[in-house]
Amino acid sequence: MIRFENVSKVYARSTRPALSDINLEIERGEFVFVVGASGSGKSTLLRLVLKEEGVTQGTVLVAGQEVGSLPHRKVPRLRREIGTVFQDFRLLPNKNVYQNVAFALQVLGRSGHAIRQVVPETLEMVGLEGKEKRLPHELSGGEQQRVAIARAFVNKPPILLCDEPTGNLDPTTSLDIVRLLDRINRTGTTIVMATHDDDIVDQLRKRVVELKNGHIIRDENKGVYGSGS
Ligand SMILES: Nc1ncnc2c1ncn2[C@@H]1O[C@H](COP(=O)(O)OP(=O)(O)OP(=O)(O)O)[C@@H](O)[C@H]1O
Repeated sequence: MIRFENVSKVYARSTRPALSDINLEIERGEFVFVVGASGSGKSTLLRLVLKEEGVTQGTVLVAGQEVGSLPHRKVPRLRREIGTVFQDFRLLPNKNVYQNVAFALQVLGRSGHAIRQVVPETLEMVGLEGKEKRLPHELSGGEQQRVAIARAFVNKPPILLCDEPTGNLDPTTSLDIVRLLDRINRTGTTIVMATHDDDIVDQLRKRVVELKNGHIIRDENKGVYGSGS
C-alpha cells in the first residue's frame, strides 16, 4: 500500500538529511506506529506520502503509484485516498460537527443524498451522535479529535495518516482515540500514526518503526515504544 525505496529527503537550506535511505513497506490493512525523538523525521515521512514534500532521492509508492512522478493535477486524487489527522484537530471553527464532516464530502462533489446518509453513520461510529450541532469550541479536545477522525474517514479512504493525534489529549482520552483508530483499522483501512506517546504504543502492541536522525533503527511487529536495549 505504501512503499519507500531508498528514499532520502534533504530540505532546502538544510545540510543534514531529514530522512536517509529509507526502505519501508506497509501492507494494506496494517497499523503502524512511527516513533522517534523530536526531529527524527516522522512528519517528513508522512509528508512524502502526501506529496506535500518531494523526495530528494528514491521512490515513494502509494497504492502502486509513484508519488514523485505524479503530475500536479493528479495530486488531489492521491490525497482523496489518504485521510489525515493532526495533533491540533484543524476543524473549521464556524461550522458545527455535522457541517465539518459533511464539508469533506461536499468538496468531493458528493450528492446531498449521499451526504445525509453517510455523515450520521460516521458520527455514530466515532461516538458523536447527539453532538451534531455543537461548534468545535463547545467540544472537549477528545471530541474535537473524533470530529477530525470522522472527517478524515467519511469518504472511506484506504489510508489514514495520523501525526501525533493524541499530542493534545490526556492519557485516558488518548487511549479512547487510539482505540477508535484501531476500530477503523479493523474495517481494512491502513493506519500510519506518528507518535511520542509511549503508553499508547506499549498498550496497542502494533508494528513499530523507529526513526533516529532520519534512519530506521527498528522495525518490529507487536513492538513497544522503547527498544528496551
Ligand atoms: N520545512 C523544513 N525545512 C527545513 N528543515 C525541516 C523542515 N521540516 C523539517 N525539517 C527538519 O527535518 C528534520 C525532521 O523533521 P520532522 O518534522 O520530520 O521530525 P519529527 O520526527 O516529525 O519531529 P517532531 O516529533 O518534533 O514533530 C528536523 O531536523 C527538522 O528540523
